[in-house]
Amino acid sequence: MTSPHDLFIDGQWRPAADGRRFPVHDPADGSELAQFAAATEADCLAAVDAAADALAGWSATPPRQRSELLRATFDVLTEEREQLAALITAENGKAYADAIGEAAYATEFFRWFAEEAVRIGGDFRLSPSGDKTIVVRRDPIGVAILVTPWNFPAAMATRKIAPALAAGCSVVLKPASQTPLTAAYVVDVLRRVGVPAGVVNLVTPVPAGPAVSAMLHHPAVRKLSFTGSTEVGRVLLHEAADQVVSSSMELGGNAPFVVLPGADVDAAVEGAMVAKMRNGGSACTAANRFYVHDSLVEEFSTRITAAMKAVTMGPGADRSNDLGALVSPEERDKVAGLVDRAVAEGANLALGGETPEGGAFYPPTVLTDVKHGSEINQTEIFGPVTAIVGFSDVDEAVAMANDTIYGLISYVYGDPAQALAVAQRIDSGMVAVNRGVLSDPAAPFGGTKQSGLGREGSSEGILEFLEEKYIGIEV
Ligand SMILES: O=CCCC(=O)O
Repeated sequence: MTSPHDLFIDGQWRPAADGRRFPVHDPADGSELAQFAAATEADCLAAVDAAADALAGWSATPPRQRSELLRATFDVLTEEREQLAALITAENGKAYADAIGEAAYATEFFRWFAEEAVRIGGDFRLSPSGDKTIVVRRDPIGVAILVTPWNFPAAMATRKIAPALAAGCSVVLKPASQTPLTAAYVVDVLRRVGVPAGVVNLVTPVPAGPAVSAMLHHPAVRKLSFTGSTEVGRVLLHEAADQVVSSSMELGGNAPFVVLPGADVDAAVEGAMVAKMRNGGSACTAANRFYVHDSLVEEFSTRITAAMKAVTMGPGADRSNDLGALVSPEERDKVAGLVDRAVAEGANLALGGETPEGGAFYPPTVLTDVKHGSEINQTEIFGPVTAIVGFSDVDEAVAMANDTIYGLISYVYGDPAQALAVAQRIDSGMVAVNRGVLSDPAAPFGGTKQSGLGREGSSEGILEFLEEKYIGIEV
């Protein structure tokens, strides 16, 4: 389980210009895993310069060759998935089962986009007046800044790097400061398979804000792809506006999980456990608000409480644990504060709710009789907390599901025809019908409203890194 602890600029691992470093911790016990290079603003701008210098060569590299490098990355990461998973667990704290799942998910983006790299289309048509031939090419948009979060430190990086490289863009990756080791591992695999110097660069500025702003004001930068909170996304959109940098934003969620009258409660609880507990609840896709029809709410609450009670919590590296630590004591305290205030407002604590000693752990927790519109109902929890609200009619459930600034993902359980009808009325970029998980490199991931702009994965994902060029030819 090794990974570089330095910046990667122009094909070289190197320390920060001023030699500064910052600690990376294991959230399970607070021990220090590494001292990682803290990039200066000058390092970040040097990384953009390197990406700008590499752009022409990479964009002119035949798509088949780009594709083969992505495929080689897929092969190496598949071979080394256990090492990658161990690193994810060590610095993020998640359970090993979640980490190995993430390693497979992350790796798959390289295979998917290796296949897309050789399918970049365009258009060729006669103008309606017949005066010219319209040719539409799709060219790489240019240098891309990729800013990724700590909750899926491998998958959120590969979901951006793979389409960018497939499109012919060069990139500067800025991973979260809590989880740089996983990102460095992935970047080193790209180096090992032979991706040319300067095409992929990695910087870890601390604090990040001023350096990311400086990169977004570099004239060579044409693309920003960000995954993280809506709050930070909004700031980055303002920064990107100065140079009119194209921006893809995968932001926060507040996913409703609707259980319709007549739903199969066993299936709903099984799906709810996946939708809630995948990644220990630290996912933008995590079910956040459970709206359960009054006729089923008691049975659903009893069964999900039993299922949550059976979850074993402990260090993620111990493979017998289902639930690992949250990424930091600060994140744990945020979750605990939401639960404490919900209880103070009158929600019933059916399970959990007590912060254990030692490590950034928070136990599986169930709240019933939660009020729609309360703080916990309108905030992305990002932890293992199930907050249940009853409803009496389907129109009310749809209205409550839509009553949020977010629109990333929703879950609906019920008779398939009724569930599909409800899915069509919910305003979110993704809706899972009688399923607890949707994420798939082959499907378009993204949200409506303040959950984001653009789509990742699928054939749509590469379009975020391509720009159309119209060439008109005299007939
Ligand atoms: O947390 C955000 C991403 C989750 C996923 O890709 O499934």
